[in-house]
Amino acid sequence: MNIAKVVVDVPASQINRVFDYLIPDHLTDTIEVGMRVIVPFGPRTIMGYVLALTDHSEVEGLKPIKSLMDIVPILTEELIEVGKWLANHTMSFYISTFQAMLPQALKADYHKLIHRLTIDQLPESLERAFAGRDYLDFDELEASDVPLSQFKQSLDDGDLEVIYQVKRKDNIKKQTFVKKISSTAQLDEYTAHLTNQAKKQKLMVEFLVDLNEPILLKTFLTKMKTTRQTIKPLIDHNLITLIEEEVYREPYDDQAIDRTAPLKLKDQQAEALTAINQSFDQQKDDVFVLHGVTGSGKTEVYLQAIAHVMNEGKEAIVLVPEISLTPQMVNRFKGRFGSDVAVMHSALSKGERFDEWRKVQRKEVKVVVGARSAVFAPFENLGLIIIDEEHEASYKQEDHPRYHAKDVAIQRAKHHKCPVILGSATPTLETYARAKKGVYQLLEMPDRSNLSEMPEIDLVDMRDELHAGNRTMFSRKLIEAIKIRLEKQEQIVLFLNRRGYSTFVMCRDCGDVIECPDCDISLTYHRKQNRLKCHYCDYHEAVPNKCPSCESETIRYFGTGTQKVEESLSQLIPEARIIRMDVDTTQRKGSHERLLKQFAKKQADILLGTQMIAKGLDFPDVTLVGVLAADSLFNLPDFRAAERTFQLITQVSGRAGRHHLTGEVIVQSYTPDHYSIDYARNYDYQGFFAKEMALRKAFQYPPYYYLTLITVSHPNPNRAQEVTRVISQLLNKHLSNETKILGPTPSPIERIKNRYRFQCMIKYKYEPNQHNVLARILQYYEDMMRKEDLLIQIDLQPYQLM
Ligand SMILES: Nc1ncnc2c1ncn2[C@@H]1O[C@H](COP(=O)(O)OP(=O)(O)OP(=O)(O)O)[C@@H](O)[C@H]1O
Ligand SMILES: [Zn+2]
Ligand SMILES: [Zn+2]
Repeated sequence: MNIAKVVVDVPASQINRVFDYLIPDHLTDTIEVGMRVIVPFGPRTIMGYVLALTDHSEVEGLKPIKSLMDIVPILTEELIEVGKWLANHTMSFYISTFQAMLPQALKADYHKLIHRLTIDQLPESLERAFAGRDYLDFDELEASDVPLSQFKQSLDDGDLEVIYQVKRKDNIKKQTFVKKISSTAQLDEYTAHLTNQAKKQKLMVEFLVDLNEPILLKTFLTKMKTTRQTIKPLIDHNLITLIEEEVYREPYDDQAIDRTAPLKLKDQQAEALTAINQSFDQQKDDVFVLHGVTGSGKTEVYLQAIAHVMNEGKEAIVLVPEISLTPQMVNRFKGRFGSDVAVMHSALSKGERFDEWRKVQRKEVKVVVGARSAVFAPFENLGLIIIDEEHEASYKQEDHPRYHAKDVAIQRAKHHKCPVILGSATPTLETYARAKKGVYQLLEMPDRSNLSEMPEIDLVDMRDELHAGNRTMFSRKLIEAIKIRLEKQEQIVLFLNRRGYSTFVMCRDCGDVIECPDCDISLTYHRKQNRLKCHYCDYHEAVPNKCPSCESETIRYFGTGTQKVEESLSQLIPEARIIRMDVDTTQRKGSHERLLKQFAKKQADILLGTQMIAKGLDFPDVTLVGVLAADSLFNLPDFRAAERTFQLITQVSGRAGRHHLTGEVIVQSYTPDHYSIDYARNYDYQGFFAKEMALRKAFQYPPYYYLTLITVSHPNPNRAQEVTRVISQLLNKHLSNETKILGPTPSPIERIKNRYRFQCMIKYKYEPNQHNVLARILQYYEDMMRKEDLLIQIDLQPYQLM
């Protein structure tokens, strides 16, 4: 094989295919499918992935590969197939898809350098820029006063050349170790020649006698209370040597985590486990929907299913939503399987993530627990894929490639002939409908594992509060309940849904709301920095003293941000110790963990937060959960609003009374009659499912219909609208008659970063032609997208309709 088929690192549709390269002789024995290579591409040098090796090519005059970036493949053959499928399935570029499958650290960095080829005098400005050096950074040249024409002339004259460098980012951490290379006899002899003053030397030798494995130099020096200087004689006498060894950046201290043994399963758990194990044993690619109420012990089923798979020498992937990947969750898996577990999520540093990924690649672990992208863990003997809280929207990636982890999991399971578990107390309608139809296998766990009742959910109509003169955001009932918990020294979780409600600034005289100048969205007030910020772009400004439109000084803050809730709560109940968890208090690495630990240690009474606290938390002393504004999702343009509200109330309620103490939930709402709140309150998933399915059918939404959202954006609103109109027409013409095309309409957020946005939506039941038609449309607009800053985004199965 002397030809490699390579996908190169240029995300553009004309380049979205494989290119053939010659394999130079010195690489023929080492090159393998799935490795990264450095190749010439036009005038540049770029990174690429080898997808196949072959003997002949249709193309003449092939260029050779410059070098290899890997010594072992980083993409398995299976993942290459998954990548190709995924790129087609989501209409993304191959290169973007492969990069999404790998850790950040494996991306390439590019550098452009100018190399001086002549020793003769260059034009003056160039001489000044080079300042006696042979190489010059291209950035430096651009910042200098060298005229572009001058630079081009010197290039043409052959006095300069441009060099493209590919830099790797995957730096492997190395550390220095002390290694003993002498026998005890040799050590003894050395001590015999020491003077009495050489106490440190004697001490070190004593230590070395018992040393069997290399020890970290740093540890050695600390132990011996000495410096690097004093070990020099030992090295000079060939008693020890210093070696550099590769080490992992370990984000978790496995030793510090208590190991757990499997629990004796309750009947409902045992039944579920048997079905899953059987499917695994028979090498079936079944998809199980594990529908278990909060606290039913789903995690224990996962753990024992994984143990079964590991016993047969196979591997498992567990996906959990980013925000619930708390130390508590990690400990449950590490507690059972110790260092057989790698953890992958975005709170880890790039280096840590790379190291966790390498543990998988080197087959040093059997289990991966991670957020969405962990579904691509490069295991080769997969036996099980678990998606916990499968209803979470974060399993869908919102930029290229716009994939859903569930689809990838099912695709990989087909290849490995292994089962998938989709676990949730509130499965999505799509998932549950498939389970009812028998496409997926349904496993029900209706009881809590401690057999306690689900906590009582009380509804408070906030309109009544207002009528009774209570203008705070806390009902009298909730305040009363909080005070009782404080007396009993029990804990409280307060949940505020932040999407939909936030603090904006409004003028009381003219009603003007201060908006982002670049996006059609109001600015959010951030107390700590005393600034107004845009949540869609980086814009921020100081809080004005006067209304920008009428100059009145009656500027006020509205809405209920978590900061404001915290303040008014402190006023109402000054003795309460509150921990607030939201994007502001959890930005720094580790702060999420720290806050939860404080709460676990009962250093606070109330945990107040956003989505972040809705899932996965398990604190024995939490007996009261409050939902401050249950309906805040309804004012979003989203057909899933009712479903999300139902999920949220159910999940949050699940945090109360999980252990021996009974729990209570208080839900405050301005629309307490809404069916989603009513069903959630009665823990009636089946009732909600039936009602919501009927509505989805009537309004032609998933799971009865599929959706595709096309968003067009352009600096000029007319242009954006016009393109959307043409696209709608094309779709109408080329798709089947049963398919509906809605739009063009302005997007719910009409402008982001000064780009105007229009959308059209395809609603269809069966449309085998859709991919082709969309691909042709993209092709048609390709030139315009490049030349005039036009952007067309296609989202198959959209979750964010904004
Ligand atoms: N068979 C069992 N025997 C005793 N205790 C159990 C058993 N199974 C689970 N538990 C305990 O019950 C509690 C709830 O279990 P777990 O957290 O696994 O539930 P879950 O279904 O994952 O809940 P959620 O959806 O709320 O996250 C845990 O404290 C767990 O240790
Ligand atoms: Zn903005
Ligand atoms: Zn005003």
